[in-house]
Amino acid sequence: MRIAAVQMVSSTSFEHNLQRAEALVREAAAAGAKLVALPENFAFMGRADTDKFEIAEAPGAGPAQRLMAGLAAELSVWLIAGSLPLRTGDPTRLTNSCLVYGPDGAPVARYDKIHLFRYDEPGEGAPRRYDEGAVLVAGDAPQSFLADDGERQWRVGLSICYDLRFPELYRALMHPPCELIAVPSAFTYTTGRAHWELLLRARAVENQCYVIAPAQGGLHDNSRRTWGHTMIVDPWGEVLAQQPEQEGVVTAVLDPARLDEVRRRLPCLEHRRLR
Ligand SMILES: NC(=O)CCC(=O)C(=O)O
Repeated sequence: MRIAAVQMVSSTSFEHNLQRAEALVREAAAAGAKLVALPENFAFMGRADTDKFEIAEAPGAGPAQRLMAGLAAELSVWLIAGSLPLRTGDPTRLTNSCLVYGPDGAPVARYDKIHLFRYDEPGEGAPRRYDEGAVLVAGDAPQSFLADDGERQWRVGLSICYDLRFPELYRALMHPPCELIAVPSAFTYTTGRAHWELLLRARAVENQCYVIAPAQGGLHDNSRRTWGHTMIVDPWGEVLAQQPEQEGVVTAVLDPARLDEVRRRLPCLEHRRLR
């Protein structure tokens, strides 16, 4: 199955971001992808965390969710809609949610980001604080779904950005083992430069699975800079495709023989002693 990871430089304009997401998903499908993944916060990168309330949608309703469901159905793709802020029962709290649509446009999975990012970014003057916990409520359950490519099913595990730093989440996604892990992201420039590729390849190697990591990458109109380097990694830790900066689509093919070979030759998932 060909898969595609979309890189964006989302802005403070919700409408513009939806237009760009649509164009890039269409480009991915035209390149033959049967599974397409968008980055974290694809629909909006605000100036402050509280800006997310302006565009947050109720679960199952709203223009971003309608667009995603419609595109999945029209293009007949599995669509991992990076992440969107969703409303909760508490008007002061949102979730950062990854929604997945099947090729018929039906919703097939929802994952709420479990680990909420907090970071004091160094720079000139006072550190710039990222603090998702100020407006978000954390999810508490790992989620996966089965994507059928017509020949076989792929179990796809979901995670979002900062989750990448918590290997126990990915271990939880190995019961039963996922074959592909999605990490829609918006890593900061400074943390991404230091850790992004290292962490993605480590998660691929330790779990012997493909990793698809669509990212935000560039200078945003909120003056933040993200690292980008959208990547697809294979179960041996090899980088199959990457987009360093700016918008774009990268693709790679999931090869069942490659996955089976890596797991058969070095059966370390079966050698786990601590569960
Ligand atoms: N949006 C995020 O979760 C950012 C995570 C990040 O940059 C990191 O270094 O971790």
